[in-house]
Amino acid sequence: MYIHNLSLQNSVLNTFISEMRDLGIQKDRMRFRRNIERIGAILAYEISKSLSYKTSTVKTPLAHCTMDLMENDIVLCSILRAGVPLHNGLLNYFDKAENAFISAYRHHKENPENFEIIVEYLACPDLENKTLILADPMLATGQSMVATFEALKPFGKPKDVHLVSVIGANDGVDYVKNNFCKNTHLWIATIDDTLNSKGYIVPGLGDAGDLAFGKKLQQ
Ligand SMILES: O=P(O)(O)OC[C@H]1O[C@H](OP(=O)(O)OP(=O)(O)O)[C@H](O)[C@@H]1O
Ligand SMILES: O=c1cc[nH]c(=O)[nH]1
Ligand SMILES: [Mg+2]
Repeated sequence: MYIHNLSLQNSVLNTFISEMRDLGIQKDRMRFRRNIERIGAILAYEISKSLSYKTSTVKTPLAHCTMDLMENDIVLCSILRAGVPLHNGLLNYFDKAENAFISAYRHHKENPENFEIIVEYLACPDLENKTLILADPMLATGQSMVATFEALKPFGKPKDVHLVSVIGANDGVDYVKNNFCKNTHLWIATIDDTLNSKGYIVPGLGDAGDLAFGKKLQQ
């Protein structure tokens, strides 16, 4: 797997991540969502440098101009709920992408340490020979990404796969590395060291879905 950890280079991206982590600032849900969107746009720009391009001619009012333009074969798939603002940020740059949505949530069994990933809702176009971008802001254990990819298999074999996340944990990065093809790309804003016993990223930022949209009742 090709891992692109963008926080290794100093940029304004780190300001957005620090605001998302900050206990005071993250109470502002609109700013939290907006920061995920802004990071989505930055990651889209970075991904765009690795995609395929074809030469095309544009007619200006004065002459013709030949430019290399990105091929439009992208399917953008996001994991609900927290994936929604990340999806919007990516879609700001990949504006012609087809779109897929999937629900994957942690169902806690008898205790908070014990959960399974439930996939319920899935809407997806044909993936055969397309560029699949799979987005979720949190890559904790990596189980949601892997369960999602498994659920997408009946929709066709993409020609390449790009995973997109905001904060990952080393364990989750290792898990996706072991469960996706070697030529998969992971584009991630930053990677933290550990997970706690409940599967939360430490230092992380807390529950991204709740911070973006409000607390939900446990099922
Ligand atoms: O890497 P994993 O261990 O699978 O954890 C990451 C998942 O956890 C969060 O979703 P959550 O279940 O909290 O759902 P939500 O977005 O509805 O809050 C997050 O948005 C990821 O989907
Ligand atoms: O730290 C984590 C782990 C999973 N999901 C989150 O929203 N946060
Ligand atoms: Mg959540």
